[in-house]
Amino acid sequence: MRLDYLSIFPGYFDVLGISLLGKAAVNGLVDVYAHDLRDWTHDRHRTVDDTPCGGGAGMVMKPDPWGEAFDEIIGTEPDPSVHVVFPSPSGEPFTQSVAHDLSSVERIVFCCGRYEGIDHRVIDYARSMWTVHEVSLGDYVLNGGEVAALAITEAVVRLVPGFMGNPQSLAEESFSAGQDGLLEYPLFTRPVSWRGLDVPEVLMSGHHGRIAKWRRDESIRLTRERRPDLTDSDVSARH
Ligand SMILES: Nc1cc(-c2ccc3ccn(Cc4ccccn4)c3c2)[nH]n1
Repeated sequence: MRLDYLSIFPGYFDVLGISLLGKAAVNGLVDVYAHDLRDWTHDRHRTVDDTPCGGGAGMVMKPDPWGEAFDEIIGTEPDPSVHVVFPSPSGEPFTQSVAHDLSSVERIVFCCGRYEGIDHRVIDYARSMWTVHEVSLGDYVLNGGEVAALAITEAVVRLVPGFMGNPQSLAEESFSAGQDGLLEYPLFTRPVSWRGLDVPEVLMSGHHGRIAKWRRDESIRLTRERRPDLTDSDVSARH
């Protein structure tokens, strides 16, 4: 998997050389390339923004540098196998399902906007050439797309076959298909007693059936308490 990042702050992506992602890069599972959008400007101030047409606060990213960067980094021929991700507060929700879909593609290009956003024609052009995902991480506003791109990267790469040492752990976590859309149950490890707080006895019983029931009940309880949006009537009935 090749990952490209287009940003006026390419240094954000230096962290991708650390930890598991670093190992994945070393063993050739992922190839990471960060690019400075200003390398595709031609004025002495390396300008990437301008005032919004129609007025309004803030600045908008000019389309020209993006188009020239696309030509050099991706190419000038349409190729639906290339997935271009635009993090955006007005994007579709980024979910585990989207992460799963992206984990099997060969190439992802992250376009990290700043200011108030990117000239919309850049997204329209990208849609005419490649497979585009305009995605939001959640209902809050960041200062740019870089942090979102890092989060999306981690969610996607950890699902790439061969990346995680223990793929079974993927199957058991929140939002994975096996969890029926429920939140993960509380986790405990040794010591059994810590600062007057004990591990639930059932988890030390060795009774796998009771443990499985306790975990399911906890997942249902937590999901109902914290994420009623995840518990549709069918799920509630089933649980
Ligand atoms: N889930 C998300 C995604 C973002 C995001 C992604 C890309 C950009 C490019 C610029 N900004 C700042 C900005 C501020 C005000 C209105 C619009 N955008 C971004 C924010 N925030 N929250």
